Amino acid sequence: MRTAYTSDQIRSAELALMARLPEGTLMDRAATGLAGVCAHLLAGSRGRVYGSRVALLIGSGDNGGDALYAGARLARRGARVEAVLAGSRTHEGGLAALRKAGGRAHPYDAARARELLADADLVMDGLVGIGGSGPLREPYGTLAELTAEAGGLVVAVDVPSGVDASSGRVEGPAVRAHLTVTFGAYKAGLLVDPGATHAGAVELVDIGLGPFLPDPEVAALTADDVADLLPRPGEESDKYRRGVVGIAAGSDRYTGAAVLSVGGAVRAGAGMVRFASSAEPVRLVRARWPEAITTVLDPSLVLKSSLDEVGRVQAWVLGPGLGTGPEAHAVARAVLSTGVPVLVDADGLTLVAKDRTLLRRAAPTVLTPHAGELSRLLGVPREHIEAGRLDHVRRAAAELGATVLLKGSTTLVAEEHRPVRVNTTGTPWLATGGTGDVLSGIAGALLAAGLTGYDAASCAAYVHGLAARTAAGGGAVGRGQAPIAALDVAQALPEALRTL
Ligand SMILES: NC(=O)C1=CN([C@@H]2O[C@H](COP(=O)(O)OP(=O)(O)OC[C@H]3O[C@@H](n4cnc5c(N)ncnc54)[C@H](OP(=O)(O)O)[C@@H]3O)[C@@H](O)[C@H]2O)[C@@H](O)CC1
Ligand SMILES: [K+]
Repeated sequence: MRTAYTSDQIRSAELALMARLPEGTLMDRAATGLAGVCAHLLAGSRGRVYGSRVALLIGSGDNGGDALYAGARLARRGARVEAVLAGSRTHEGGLAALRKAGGRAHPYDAARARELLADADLVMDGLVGIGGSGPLREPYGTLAELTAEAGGLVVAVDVPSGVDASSGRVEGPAVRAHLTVTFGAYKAGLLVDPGATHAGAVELVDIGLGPFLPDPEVAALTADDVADLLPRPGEESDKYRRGVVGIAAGSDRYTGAAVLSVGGAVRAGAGMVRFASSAEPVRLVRARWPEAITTVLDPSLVLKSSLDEVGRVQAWVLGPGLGTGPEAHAVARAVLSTGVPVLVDADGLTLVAKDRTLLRRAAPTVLTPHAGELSRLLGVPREHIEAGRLDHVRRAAAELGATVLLKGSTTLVAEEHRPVRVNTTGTPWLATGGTGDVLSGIAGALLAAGLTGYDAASCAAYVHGLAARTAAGGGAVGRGQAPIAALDVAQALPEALRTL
């Protein structure tokens, strides 16, 4: 499990550790690690550190201090290091070290800074770290924007300046780094978008904080964690013990969502899928997934909240393509009044946004909105959700009394009193119609197998992202990967699951 923390959590751990060590030890550890990573990058891109050009962007705090000491180390190895001093003051020890090692420092000047950045093989962003708050003030904002024009690699020190270390919020100009070298522990804002995108790859330098860290604010499952959590059939298993998932999805108007959701459940290893809907989606699901047991719902029974005709299920998926009219509302009420876990997606979310009483239930509920759907659920503008995904997913879980999986470039799973789980798999190609329906089926199958809402949602997100990468092909988005369709993701599930 990769764990991540807020700035306050990191600060208190640092204080506890610092009290046991001679002054300057932690900064020395941080700067040594940072210089090592930068030297490695320069050796990779230029063949050697000697003679390379390094530009340092230096703010007034210890983040600038780290960059100055690291710059001094690179200067001692023959790099031409030049620092732009942008703060009202500068870390004295760091500046003296840089000068002593032969590096140079200049007060901020926009034209000169632009030239330095354009010429540098590597730019180190030491403007602000965990001490930053609010949008970057000038001249930091301009410098952050100039890094976009930098000719070489951009390395953020601890946190990309302009990214809120605790939440990943970005409220103005912010550095977009190729790599962030972070100290002691991951900051939550490095794993959550938009911060995660600005951070690029993240490399952790151990400075000995481990024993002093509290429970994390954010966590990311690794492949091993997911492999341990995923249900596997034993000798005794039969289809009922492996989990029967009911899927109430699709309508005569929207049929595809039903086929995709059932596909996700079948391929994710449900013991059995019971599909309940109107005639047309039932016909299509039967044609595509003969494994599913189907029921054409009798509207008069549904109105009485009866799903008896469907048979027993251990968990329900409600909503993809369901529609939002009175009949869909009756189906939602019937499903949500059962005593089993229910995953609510798509149209199901629109229905519960209009009628929150549907969520008053004792059994676990998992909601899987994207930012637009969460905006309707919370009555908060979508842009606010996008800018503060971590805060809003946490708030939704508390306010709605449910496990909430917020879809997006980094998918988050929140449940009250638990760290928010951030998903690390996926590919930008996943942003295509119908992939969410496949995810609902995967999560439903895992819920039916007995995983908690929190584990089912986070494992489903992981497996779904892995299958998408498998379907898109190896390599990076620009090279090696191809566009995918939602059904490809469902079809790639077995291959992805075999690797876990
Ligand atoms: N503690 C430790 O043990 C270790 C800490 N380490 C390192 O220290 C870093 C934290 O250092 P820190 O506390 O000095 O804060 P830091 O991030 O440099 O910036 C604070 C200053 O920035 C400014 N500022 C703030 N917001 C701003 C804005 N929006 N726009 C513009 N300016 C803004 C504000 O300055 P002012 O405006 O007052 O001039 C404020 O005083 C940490 O990230 C890690 O790199 C490592 O060495 C390992 C050991
Ligand atoms: K920084």
